[in-house]
Amino acid sequence: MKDRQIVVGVAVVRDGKVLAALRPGADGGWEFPGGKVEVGESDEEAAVRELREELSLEIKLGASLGPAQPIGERYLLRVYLAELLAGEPVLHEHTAIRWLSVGDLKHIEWLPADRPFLPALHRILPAVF
Ligand SMILES: Nc1nc2c([nH]c(=O)n2[C@H]2C[C@H](O)[C@@H](COP(=O)(O)OP(=O)(O)OP(=O)(O)O)O2)c(=O)[nH]1
Repeated sequence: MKDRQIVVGVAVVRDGKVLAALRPGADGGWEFPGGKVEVGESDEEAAVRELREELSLEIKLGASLGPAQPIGERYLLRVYLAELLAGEPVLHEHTAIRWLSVGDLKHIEWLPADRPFLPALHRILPAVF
């Protein structure tokens, strides 16, 4: 797995709810906003850049939500909690967003690589930010 490119997903939390975003297209689905970590970037730098580009949000990255998960054969997904510092989401790439409470987490169709992170989020969400 050493040659896989890292993708960071960002679980932005506000008022006990987490932001999920709908990726359009044939292989689309609900995901944590974020994207590929470029050469020379830290996970946090990539997360901050992607959240600005995709949703016009300013975030502070927090704890990891668990071990990285493979996405197909080329990528590895890491998901982190994040605090929302400023902004209201503006959809530059996604077709919809939802702020989900714990009870809503299982009611949307997450991309497969995201699903292993949901139990940790379920445990943590009521206690953060
Ligand atoms: N951002 C994000 N991508 C995810 C998640 N789950 C998942 O399987 N993916 C997949 C979808 C894409 O194939 C890939 C991420 O690519 P991306 O299109 O977001 O990356 P990027 O913004 O850097 O895009 P690009 O410049 O390469 O076009 O990872 C997730 O929770 N967040």
